[in-house]
Amino acid sequence: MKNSDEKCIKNNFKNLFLNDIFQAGFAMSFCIFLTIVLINLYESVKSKNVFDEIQGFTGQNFWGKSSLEHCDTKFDKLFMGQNADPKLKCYIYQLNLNFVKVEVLNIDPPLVKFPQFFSKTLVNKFLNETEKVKLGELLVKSSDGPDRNVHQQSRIANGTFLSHYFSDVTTFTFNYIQNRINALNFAKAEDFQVLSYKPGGHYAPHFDHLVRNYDLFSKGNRFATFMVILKSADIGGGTIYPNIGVTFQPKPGDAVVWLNMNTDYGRSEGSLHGACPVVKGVKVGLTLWVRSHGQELRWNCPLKKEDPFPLKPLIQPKWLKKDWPLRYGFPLFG
Ligand SMILES: O=C(O)CCC(=O)C(=O)O
Ligand SMILES: [Fe+2]
Repeated sequence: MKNSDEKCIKNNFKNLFLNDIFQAGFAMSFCIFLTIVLINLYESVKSKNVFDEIQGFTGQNFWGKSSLEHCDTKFDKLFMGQNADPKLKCYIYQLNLNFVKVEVLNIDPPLVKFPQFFSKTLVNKFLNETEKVKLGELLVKSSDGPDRNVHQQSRIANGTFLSHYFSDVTTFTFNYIQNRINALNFAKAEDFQVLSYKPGGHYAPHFDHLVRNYDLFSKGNRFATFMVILKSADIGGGTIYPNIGVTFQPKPGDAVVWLNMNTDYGRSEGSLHGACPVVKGVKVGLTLWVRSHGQELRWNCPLKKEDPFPLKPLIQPKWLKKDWPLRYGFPLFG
């Protein structure tokens, strides 16, 4: 081989080698670039609040941005109120031969969840009942002028009121509730309110405690609210309590009870709550607003004026004995 040929082969080889390195480097940079793009895309989708998708729902301006963020539970951002005694988190009490599951969500004001409070059969029975009645647009109390109910974009929901003894099903349901929660005298509650929220339906944060009403003097204010969920939305539709940092993201049959009053019978700031917008599916709930007159015998006055209403009557204090819960032999539920 000639000297020049040898040189040529060497050069070619060098070129080929350099080419390979260049190509490999390019391919690697491209892979790294692609990975970075994909990671960023994933992160942006992951952190996207589902409520961004329905931005612009009617009445959104009644919501603070931070409250709305708490509505997004897609990534399990459920947040809890004051740290209750862990023993109070999940347990079962027995009342009138009924077993009731309890989960304390907040202490002051008392806010208690009753998981699977209605059986599936009762949920379906009541849903059938609601199909027989017409659900109209639900109104809210006007904030000024005479005492009247008006349309407001702060609440987009349909519903109706049914008296406790409207039918066999409502009568059964009323007794079912009273037989399981004896801290409240439900006979002093307003009629059942059926609530239905379609996509875009919501009820911006508000207090149930009334500013004025024709019957405040005779019946007292809304001492407590009971709500049971008959149908839960596919996305959205939780209930948030912005001032105490609690989100109630229900499954059908779950119930919740909270107090709207302080011991001076003024409104409890912690009771502020709102029904998050429904993004997908339909949410149906049933509420009872329990008035304060007639609750006195079940809620002894606190010894000190500044003490809050105690949680105990709602959660069956006899279960909180020293050797609870083994003594009663009932397991915690998960
Ligand atoms: O639907 C909800 O989650 C809350 C309903 C409510 O606040 C009410 O009816 O007063
Ligand atoms: Fe409310």
